[in-house]
Amino acid sequence: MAPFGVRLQEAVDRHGPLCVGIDPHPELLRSWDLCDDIRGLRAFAEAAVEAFSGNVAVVKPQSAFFERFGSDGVEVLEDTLAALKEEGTLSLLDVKRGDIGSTMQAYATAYLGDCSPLAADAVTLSPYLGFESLRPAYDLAAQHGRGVFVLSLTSNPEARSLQHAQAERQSIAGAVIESVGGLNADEGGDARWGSFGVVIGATVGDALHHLRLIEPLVASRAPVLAPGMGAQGATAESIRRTFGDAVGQVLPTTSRAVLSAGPSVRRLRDAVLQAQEDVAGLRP
Ligand SMILES: O=C(O)c1cc(=O)[nH]c(=O)n1[C@@H]1O[C@H](COP(=O)(O)O)[C@@H](O)[C@H]1O
Repeated sequence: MAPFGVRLQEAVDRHGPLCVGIDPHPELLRSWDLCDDIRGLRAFAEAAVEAFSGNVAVVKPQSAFFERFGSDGVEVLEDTLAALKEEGTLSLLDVKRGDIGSTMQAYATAYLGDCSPLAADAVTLSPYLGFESLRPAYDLAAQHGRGVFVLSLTSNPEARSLQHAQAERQSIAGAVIESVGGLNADEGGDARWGSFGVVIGATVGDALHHLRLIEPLVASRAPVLAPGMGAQGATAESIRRTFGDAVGQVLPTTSRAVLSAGPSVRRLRDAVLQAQEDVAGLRP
C-alpha cells in the first residue's frame, strides 16, 4: 500500500482538505429523532457514512461516542470503519490513546494492525507519556502504509498550561512538531506530506505565531488535523490567520456543525458541500 501521506494528499487533491467527524452525541441522536441506544447509534453512523463517503477526503469517527455503548457500540464502530474502507474513503480513528511499552504495542496492533477489526487508515495519539512511548505505533503505521496524528496544541482552553510550557529550549507543542518532522524525515520519499501528522486545534488563535511554530510546522511536512471549525467557533478566515504559511497543510475538521444537518442524507451532503466551499480557498 502507498504511504498514508501520499494517499491523504491524493484524497485532498480530489475532495479538498475538509475532514468530517462522526460524533454520535446523545443530543444529536435526539435531534435526528433517534433513541440514544444501540439502534440509534447504528442508524446515525450508517447515515453519516452514506452522506460522507466518496465526498470528503477523510472521515473521523470519534471512538468515545461508540464505546459508551460497550461492546455493541464497538461493533458499530468496527462496521463504520469497514464501510468507509469498502467505499474507498480514508478513515481517521479519533481515540487519543497513549501508553507505554507492551501496552502501547497492543494499542498499535488494535488500531494500525492489518488483521484488527478496529484498524483505520490513521489514528490520533497522545504523546504525554513521552513522544517515544508511541514508537510501536509509528513503526506499525510505517510498515502498513497507515498514519498517526500526534496531539500538539489541542483546541480546548485548559490545554494551554501544559502544551505551551517551555521544556529546555522550546514549548512542549513545538517539541512534538519537531519530533513528528523527524518521523517524516525518517520515512523519506519526496511526497509533499509525510505519513505522520499533528493535531493543532483551529481555535488556538495566535499561539503558533507567538510560540514561533509556523516555520517548524512547514519544515515538518506534517499534515495538520485542525478540529474546531463550526461548533467551537473557528472559521475559514480564522484558520488562515492561525496557520499562516502552514495553512496548505491544514485539514479543517468539523463534526457537530455538519452532523446537525441530519438525519436527511441529502442535507448532510449539502452541509459538507457548504463547508468544503468555505475552506476551498485555503489550498495553496
Ligand atoms: O483529536 C481531535 O480530533 C480533537 C483534537 C482537539 O484538539 N480538539 C477536538 O475537538 N478534537 C475532536 O474533534 C471533534 C470536534 O467536534 P466538533 O466540536 O463537534 O466539531 C471532537 O471529536 C473532538 O474530540
